[in-house]
Amino acid sequence: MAPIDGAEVSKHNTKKSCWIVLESKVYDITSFLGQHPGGAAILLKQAGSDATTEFKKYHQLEYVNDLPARSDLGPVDPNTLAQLRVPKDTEAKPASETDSDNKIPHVSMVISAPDFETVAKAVLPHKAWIYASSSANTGLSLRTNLDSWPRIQLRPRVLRDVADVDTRRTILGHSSQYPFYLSPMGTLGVIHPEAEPEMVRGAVRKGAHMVVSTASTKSTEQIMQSYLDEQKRLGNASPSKLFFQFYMPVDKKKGLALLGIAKRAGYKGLWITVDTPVLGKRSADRLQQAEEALAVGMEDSTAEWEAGGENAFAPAMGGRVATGQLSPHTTWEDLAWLRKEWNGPIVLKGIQSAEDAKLAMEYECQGILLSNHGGRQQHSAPSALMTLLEIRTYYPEVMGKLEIFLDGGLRDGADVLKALCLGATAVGVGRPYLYALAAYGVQGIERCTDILSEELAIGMRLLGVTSLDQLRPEMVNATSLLNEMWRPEPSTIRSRL
Ligand code: HEM
Ligand SMILES: Cc1cc2nc3c(=O)[nH]c(=O)nc-3n(C[C@H](O)[C@H](O)[C@H](O)COP(=O)(O)O)c2cc1C
Repeated sequence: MAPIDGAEVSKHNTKKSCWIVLESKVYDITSFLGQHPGGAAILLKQAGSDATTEFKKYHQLEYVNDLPARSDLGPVDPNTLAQLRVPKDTEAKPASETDSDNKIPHVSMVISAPDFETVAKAVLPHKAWIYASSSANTGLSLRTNLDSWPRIQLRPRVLRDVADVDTRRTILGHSSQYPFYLSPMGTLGVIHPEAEPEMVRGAVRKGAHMVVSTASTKSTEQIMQSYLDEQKRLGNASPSKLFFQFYMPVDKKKGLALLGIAKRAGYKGLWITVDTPVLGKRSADRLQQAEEALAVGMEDSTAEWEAGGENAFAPAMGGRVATGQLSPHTTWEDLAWLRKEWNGPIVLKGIQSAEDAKLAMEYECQGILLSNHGGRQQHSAPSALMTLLEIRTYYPEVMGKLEIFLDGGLRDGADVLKALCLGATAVGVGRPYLYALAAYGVQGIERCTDILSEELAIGMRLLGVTSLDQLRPEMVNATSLLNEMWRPEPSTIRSRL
């Protein structure tokens, strides 16, 4: 094929004829505009230009194989690149309106985990900020998460020798320096150019475990490679381990293939996300996408938002319905074949009731993660602490039988103690790490870990314990949450009697 002139490519910049350049090749994506799960607007913005840099923030190059047949028009003439269209960068402006350079404090000035959020807002492009910070519907579930931790108080004991404290915890058989780990979060390529590997490097340096998302920007193998490289650099001295978070796709064959990749790559456990049969309503993302569509003269395809259809897409960048990414059909019975394919431990991520915790025990899972997905899925969902209290009250036999993890809204290392007093194994931390990555890259991940770990160690000393196995339920006052805990309606109790 003869090379195509950049000036020619630049002319195809409308929805009637839309060409883009990816890795020096020209693609006609006109017929794909309406099918793109990320929406037509983001593609139209790149029309007539070299979209490689933007594309790589979201996708691996193999994605071009999914384009309709004959989309590949041939190579672009390398001498004419200067004539390609240059898209208006509507995203350059950080989410906060201020000059970000003057706003970024030295990393040592970040004293508490929530400080990362302020810096991230100053540095992230508006769209990436929306993706990271958004939550479902009116934001109620997110607020419930944040509000739940302060509602439990610690009951310190004094005059105990607390000079030496040990914060280590074993998670699914693997010792970690801390009773907290890095939660799985998708599409980190829009948060930091090095994406997930940058986060992994920080986790390894600090000896923390991390759960890697199915919806990662980099491939499952690339992420494991970054882990192995960092371990090698440190003489394999870090106790850090990687686990794999799994979204069940509609196509079982695709699911099996992904499991095989994760297994061969050496991930230590499978965290199956079960709170996402359909995508939650991400209000802020929708607004942002509607604005983006209007900016390129479209009224956006609202039909794409219908929930509960055959296929839903994993909550990557704002999440739109896409073919087959996430199965609404999955049931407890699917655990049988998943278990056959995965011989390591299985954790169900997104348990929100005591009844489902008990079912997970009966289906012989190794762990459950009490979570409402950082408030991004169900509107008016319970906090993880509330679900933990329910389990303790109605099915106490689950405690000690399964490893129990919590996540959502944890912003202070000392709060981890509350969950552990009530029988949790460990707590997941999401957005604080994501914001730390956005603001400072690997240094941020290290700093965030140090902050949480120091708060945890101080909290232990002030509580009067020197190791995590000394934590007991009577060391917390959970009365406020217990008063609001779900109770069966009286008629149900009578009918049982
Ligand atoms: C040209 C071939 C492309 C193909 C085949 C493609 C395919 C896809 C697919 C399958 C998804 C669903 C999520 C996933 O699997 O990651 C997606 C989402 C997305 N794509 Fe593309 N894409 C292409 C180009 C681009 C380009 C050039 C950009 C940016 C300039 C882009 C930005 C996005 C974004 C932001 C999402 C997230 C959508 C959301 O969750 O709302 N894509 N794309
Ligand atoms: C930007 C973002 C992306 C996420 N992506 C995923 C994902 O791909 N898979 C998943 O199981 N959970 C995902 N989650 C949920 C987190 O794993 C975790 O449950 C939640 O962030 C914990 O709440 P926190 O952010 O308040 O700590 C995501 C959360 C955020 C904020």
